[in-house]
Amino acid sequence: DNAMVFAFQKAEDVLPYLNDRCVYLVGMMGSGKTTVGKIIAEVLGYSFFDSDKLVEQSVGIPSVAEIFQVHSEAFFRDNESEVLRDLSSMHRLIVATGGGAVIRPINWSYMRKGLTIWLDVPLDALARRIAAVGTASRPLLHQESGDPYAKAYAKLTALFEQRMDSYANADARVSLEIFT
Ligand SMILES: Nc1ncnc2c1ncn2[C@@H]1O[C@H](COP(=O)(O)OP(=O)(O)O)[C@@H](O)[C@H]1O
Ligand SMILES: O=C(O)C1=C[C@@H](OP(=O)(O)O)[C@@H](O)[C@H](O)C1
Ligand SMILES: [Mg+2]
Repeated sequence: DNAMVFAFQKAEDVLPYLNDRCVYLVGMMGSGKTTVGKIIAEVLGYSFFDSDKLVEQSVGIPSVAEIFQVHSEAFFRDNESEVLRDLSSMHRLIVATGGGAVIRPINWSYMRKGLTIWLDVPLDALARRIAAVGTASRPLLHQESGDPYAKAYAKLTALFEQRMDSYANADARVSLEIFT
């Protein structure tokens, strides 16, 4: 399908297809949007932006976790939408979105100007990755004590249940199962 074509074509074949449009990576926490986005940007010669980082800069608070704590998730979501709106008027960007960006329909009106790609990774792999790096930077998964894998897996399962239909709105889906 579209996704595999995109993943395996050479940069010089992909660039005319993109025609300067932005690429938005969507998917659950830990799916690799930030990591993979930087690589794709490098390969295509596009600029890379992470919407979480842009929200931190515009709010003036250096971490998403602290923004959730000092303000609220709703405040973070409002700023996330503003960041996506501002990016949507630009060209030749790879944008790593936050895992929850897909839940607001207004964000799709911005992302639809470009190509949206869902990085679809099994929940057990997500929980394993997140437990390995710790949950401190991901407020929705953070916990003071207990088994980080079990807690992350349970919370990711609940979030995926709410979000899977939204992720499926993406133009393309890349299943990263084989790489985990
Ligand atoms: N394709 C991959 N295979 C294995 N580990 C990965 C892969 N992509 C990302 N990771 C690891 O998973 C963790 C989360 O990646 P990150 O890019 O921050 O995800 P996201 O931005 O989607 O939340 C990081 O520790 C990263 O090194
Ligand atoms: O899934 C989510 O709701 C969130 C994902 C995070 O980004 P990553 O997907 O890059 O971890 C960040 O935006 C915030 O902690 C909320
Ligand atoms: Mg990220």
